[in-house]
Amino acid sequence: MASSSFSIRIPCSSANIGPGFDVIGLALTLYLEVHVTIDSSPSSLEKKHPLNCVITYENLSGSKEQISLDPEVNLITRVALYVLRCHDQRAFPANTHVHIKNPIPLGRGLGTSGTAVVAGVVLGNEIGKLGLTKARLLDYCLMIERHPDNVAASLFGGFVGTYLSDLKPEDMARIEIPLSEVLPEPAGGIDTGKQPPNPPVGIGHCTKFPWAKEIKAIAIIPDFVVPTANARDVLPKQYTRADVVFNLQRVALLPIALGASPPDPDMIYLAMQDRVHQPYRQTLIPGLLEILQSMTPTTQPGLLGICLSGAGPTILALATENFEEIAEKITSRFAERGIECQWKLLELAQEGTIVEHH
Ligand SMILES: Nc1ncnc2c1ncn2[C@@H]1O[C@H](COP(=O)(O)OP(=O)(O)OP(=O)(O)O)[C@@H](O)[C@H]1O
Ligand SMILES: N[C@@H](CCO)C(=O)O
Repeated sequence: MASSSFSIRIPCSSANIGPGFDVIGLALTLYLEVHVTIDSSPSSLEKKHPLNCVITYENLSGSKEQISLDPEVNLITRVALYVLRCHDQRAFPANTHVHIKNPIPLGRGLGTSGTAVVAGVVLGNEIGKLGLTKARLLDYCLMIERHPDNVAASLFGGFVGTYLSDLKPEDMARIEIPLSEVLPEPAGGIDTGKQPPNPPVGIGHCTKFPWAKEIKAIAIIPDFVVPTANARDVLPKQYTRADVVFNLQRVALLPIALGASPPDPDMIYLAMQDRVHQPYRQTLIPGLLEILQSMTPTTQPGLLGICLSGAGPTILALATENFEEIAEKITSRFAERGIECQWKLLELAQEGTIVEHH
């Protein structure tokens, strides 16, 4: 066989949806694509890179951020190598070409790191012919991105609720090892031949909720990056009982509210309120709370609810109509603060990650 090729398509995600911090995720119809070619014809067998891999990148996101094309640094290929090395495979097959097409703006709260982690785990599974189940792929993803809401939505698709298992102490120790040991950086640099730690089985789980067909998602994407790590650093370590109960009351309503057809705007608006992460993240996102409070289903027909998407700065408005009007009102609030935005009308991506062999 001279060459083989396959592609992986991964939907982006919006995590939290108000009160569901680190729990709820939505897969949305904007897709990272990874096209892989392995050319094993004799003429192309000379080694070009110690890891046998060349990366090319098409930035289709409308924003300027770039990713590393070095397979020892790029998140997708580092993750794939982690999975391969857990299975005694040290490099990619000779002449592997990974072409990444990315229309999702990086670091904006649309789960790009989650899509890259899922892409890497699935890439490792395909290249190594490992035959891992989706549940096992999730374990590998969770060794790298420790909050399950983005990766589970991107892997399984749909509107999901996720949780981490209450693991035995020895398994907790295995998932709490520093990320640098799971993903040595650079990936090839400290290849001592040592086996990286395998994930415990069943670290995390995901359940799909029904989704009312009328509901669409408007993503208003400001032109600045909020790295997720920074947005997690501003959160408190402890919460008052009142704030925890406030979120529990709303998160219990959220799956029912977003699954009921026709949707009840007042119930959805209430079910999307949060006191656990949004109030603290306004220090990173100018005007966040004012924007979130700037419209309700009563003042804006068609609106169902509004929240920060993931760790931000993207705002997610769920709506049934008047999409452009809603997007423009939110965009103009950011414009008053000198911040430009692009916006996209997206739908729920029911199917998760798909692999196609050519
Ligand atoms: N396609 C990709 N290939 C390689 N690396 C990527 C890719 N997509 C994202 N990354 C890495 O992930 C980083 C962004 O991750 P971060 O968690 O900060 O934001 P996000 O995932 O877009 O937002 P959120 O987690 O709030 O939804 C990028 O800066 C880049 O390092
Ligand atoms: N639940 C995570 C999602 C990050 O996309 C957070 O809000 O930090």
